[in-house]
Amino acid sequence: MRILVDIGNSRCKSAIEDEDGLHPLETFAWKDVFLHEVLDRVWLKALGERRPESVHVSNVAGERLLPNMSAWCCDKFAIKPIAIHSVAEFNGLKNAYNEPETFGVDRWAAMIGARAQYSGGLCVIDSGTATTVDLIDADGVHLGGAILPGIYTMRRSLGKYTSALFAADGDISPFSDNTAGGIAGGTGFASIGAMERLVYEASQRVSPMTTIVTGGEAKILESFMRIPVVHDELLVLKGVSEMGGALSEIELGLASTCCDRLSLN
Ligand SMILES: Nc1ncnc2c1ncn2[C@@H]1O[C@H](COP(=O)(O)OP(=O)(O)O)[C@@H](O)[C@H]1O
Ligand SMILES: CC(C)(COP(=O)(O)O)[C@@H](O)C(=O)NCCC(=O)O
Ligand SMILES: [K+]
Repeated sequence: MRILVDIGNSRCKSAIEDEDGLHPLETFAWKDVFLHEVLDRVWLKALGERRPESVHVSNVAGERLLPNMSAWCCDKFAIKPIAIHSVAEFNGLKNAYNEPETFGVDRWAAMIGARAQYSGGLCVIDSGTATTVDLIDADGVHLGGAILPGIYTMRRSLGKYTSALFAADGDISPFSDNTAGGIAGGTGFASIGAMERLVYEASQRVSPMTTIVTGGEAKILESFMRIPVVHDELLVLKGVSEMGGALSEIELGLASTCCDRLSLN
C-alpha cells in the first residue's frame, strides 16, 4: 500500500493506493494549517493500523511543505517520501521541453495519468493556482503547453494591484450590475474563454482529441465550456502512481530509507 501526494501551490491532494485502487483523502490548503495536525488527523485516521510501503510525491511548491512532510513521514513511518521528477520520456510520452526537468512535474504526472486511461490525441487542462494546457498527439509526442493564472489567482491579483477592487468569488455570469459580480464573471470568463480558444488551437493540430480537465477549478470549466470535456479529479495522482510504480526495487529501497533516522542509530 502506498500514499500518493500532489503538492500544488495552494493545496495538498493525496490518496491511499491499495489493491482496490485509489482512495482519495481530504484535500487541504497547506498554507493555513499545522501540517502535523492535518496529517495526524487525515492520513493516520485513514490508514488505521496499516503503514505505507512508500510515499510518492509530485511537488511544485518548492521547499515550503515537502521538508515538513518528510520529517513527519520519517517520524511516523520511518520512510522518506520519494519526489518524482519530469524527464524527457516516460512510457512512450515524449516531453516537448528541451530542459525536461523545468517542466512542472504536476503537468507531467497529469499527462501520464491521462495516457494511462485514454488513447489518441489528448488535451490536458489542470486548473488550480495556475491553469496549464498541454497537448499530446496520438503517438505520445507532447507538442507543448500554455500557462495562465487560475481564476482564484486572477481575482486575488485584481485585489492586490488596484485600490478599489477586491477578491470576489461569486457566481460567474457575463454581465453584472456590481463590482463583485463583474470581477467574478470577468475572471471566470477570461479562463473559460481562454480554454475554449486553446482547445480550438489544439484541435487544429491534433484530431481526434480527448480534452480532460482536472484541478480545483475544473468543475467551473466543465460546466461552462461549450465543448465536451472529461473531468478527472485524480489525474495527477494517477500519474504519480504510474511513475512511482515504475521505480525499481533498488531505487525504492534507497529513496524511501529515512536518512535522519538511520544516522541516529
Ligand atoms: N485557501 C485557499 N488558497 C488557495 N486556493 C484555494 C483556497 N481555498 C480554496 N481554494 C481553491 O482551490 C483552487 C486550487 O486548486 P488546486 O488545483 O488544488 O491548486 P494547486 O494544485 O495549485 O494547489 C483555487 O483555484 C481556489 O479555487
Ligand atoms: C505551472 C505551475 C505553476 C502549476 O502549478 P499549480 O497551479 O498546479 O500549483 C507548475 O506546474 C510549475 O511550477 N511549472 C514549472 C514551469 C513549467 O511547467 O513550465
Ligand atoms: K495547475
